[in-house]
Amino acid sequence: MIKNKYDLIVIGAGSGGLGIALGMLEMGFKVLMVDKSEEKIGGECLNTGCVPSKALIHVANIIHQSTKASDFGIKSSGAPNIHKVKKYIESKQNTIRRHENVDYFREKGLDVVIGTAQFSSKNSLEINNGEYSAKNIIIATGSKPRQIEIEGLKPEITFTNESIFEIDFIPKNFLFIGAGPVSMELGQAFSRLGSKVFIVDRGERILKKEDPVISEVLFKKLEEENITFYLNAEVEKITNDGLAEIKNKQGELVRQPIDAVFMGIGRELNFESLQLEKAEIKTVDGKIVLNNKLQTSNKNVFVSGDAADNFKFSHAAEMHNMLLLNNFLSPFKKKLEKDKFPWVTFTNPEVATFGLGEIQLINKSINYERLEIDFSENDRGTTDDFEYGKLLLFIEKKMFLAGSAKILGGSLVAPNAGEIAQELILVNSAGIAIKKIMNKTYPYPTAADLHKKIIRDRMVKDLKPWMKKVAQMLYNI
Ligand SMILES: Cc1cc2nc3c(=O)[nH]c(=O)nc-3n(C[C@H](O)[C@H](O)[C@H](O)COP(=O)(O)OP(=O)(O)OC[C@H]3O[C@@H](n4cnc5c(N)ncnc54)[C@H](O)[C@@H]3O)c2cc1C
Ligand SMILES: NC(=O)c1ccc[n+]([C@@H]2O[C@H](COP(=O)([O-])OP(=O)(O)OC[C@H]3O[C@@H](n4cnc5c(N)ncnc54)[C@H](O)[C@@H]3O)[C@@H](O)[C@H]2O)c1
Repeated sequence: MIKNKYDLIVIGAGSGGLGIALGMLEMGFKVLMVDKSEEKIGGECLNTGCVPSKALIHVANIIHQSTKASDFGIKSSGAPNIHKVKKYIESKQNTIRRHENVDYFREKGLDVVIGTAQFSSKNSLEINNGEYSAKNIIIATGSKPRQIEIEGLKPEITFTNESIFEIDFIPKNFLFIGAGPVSMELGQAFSRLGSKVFIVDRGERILKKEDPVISEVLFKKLEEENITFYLNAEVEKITNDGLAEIKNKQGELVRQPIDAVFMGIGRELNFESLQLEKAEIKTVDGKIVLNNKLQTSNKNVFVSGDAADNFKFSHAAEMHNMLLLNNFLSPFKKKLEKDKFPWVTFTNPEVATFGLGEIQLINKSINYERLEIDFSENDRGTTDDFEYGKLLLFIEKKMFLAGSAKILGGSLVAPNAGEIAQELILVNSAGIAIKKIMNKTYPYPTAADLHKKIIRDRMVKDLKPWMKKVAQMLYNI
């Protein structure tokens, strides 16, 4: 057995592994990255997550827009060709693979081993019968889709995000289980490709991590697009004649014909193959015990990405990697900051959320004010037909007119909400006071102008009669 000594070994070449491996390489360290196969390089995001889903959504939106053109006298005809849709998705993945592949990384000086890693001691791993050791090791092994067994459900018509981008037909009746971001994005996309989509969730509303007023706006838009929801419900079984039996909490039963079933019911961690006990890494209920610096009970082993089990997003992995890089290289150690985290659900309209939500604010006993405004108060919302959109902000409860209050969190539901929200995300993460928004001139007509309007409207409410009198006196001098 050969012993290879590294400064850092990273297990997993997804969003969690790539950033830290390349960051440390750039700083001149000897780094090894391991993944199970060459096809897995780029991880879930590139292969079965963010990239193919966003490419699919792009195609579905074009098809949807083409149907809208008939309102203005242009008629489109024909049915989407799934093979052409898949070709588009693959071409976009291949473009990104140009800078996410084994040869590219090796040329850059990164050592890459293809194989399954398992710990053999506190600072070493066994991969393909070889032994590799390092000062520090990062576990970036991701997560996988949770699945449940349903009586009568045939595997050949059951999909998760790991298989859906290989589908070679557009299901006529497509049942989605779970109403989280995965099913919302993919359910709407398939509906726009022509499937009749049914979504079943055992909870009482869609996107349960969002504020109810925000998820309600999306819910109504999706219902308008002919997506059928069964909430507070579960799929009991699939009958021999291909009907899904869906039962709600009141015991009412509905039977729906189905041609395909998608499971978007959350994620699972699986560390079994890693043999964590050999490295003295503690777990509780299948999760790795971590401190606020993403460090395990073995002080030389850290976790990044979905495996850390806090936020499961590609940019959460980036946040983890920034923290790890800082803490490896700087004497000023940082802790994981969860209170300013943003995310976007790429439905149409999109949902963008950042910072603290109302439940967190209450739990933290923070004095806040809740402000809401609709895009009917924004001229771009009117010209571009999204007056139904909504902006929700949580702002420090302070004297508004002073302008020193800070935005603690918020949410937006509107087309392109992910882009519109960027300045709010900056204001929140950098702790910028609301007067900076008031002092900014927003080009007309932009959707982000609503950020200024919501604050201005609230400031005006604080105007006292004596203030108006002083203003009038000054004017008349
Ligand atoms: C449909 C869908 C859409 C999504 N869209 C978005 C989005 O738009 N924006 C966003 O921010 N997030 C999105 N996400 C979430 C995002 O994809 C994940 O949070 C992210 O990819 C996780 O990265 P990771 O590196 O932690 O894990 P992964 O990308 O899963 O990488 C883990 C890697 O570790 C390897 N591995 C595991 N065990 C071993 C071992 N023992 N030895 C060697 N290698 C091993 C695996 O092969 C894998 O390549 C989406 C997820 C889904 C399912
Ligand atoms: N745009 C993005 O950034 C994006 C997109 C997709 C996924 N993601 C990431 O992936 C993660 C996983 O997403 P997800 O949608 O799979 O999970 P989720 O946990 O967010 O939602 C799962 C839903 O399934 C429901 N559910 C669970 N078991 C059920 C059952 N037996 N019957 C009916 N309903 C059931 C739950 O009530 C919940 O509403 C997200 O939390 C997010 O971090 C991000």
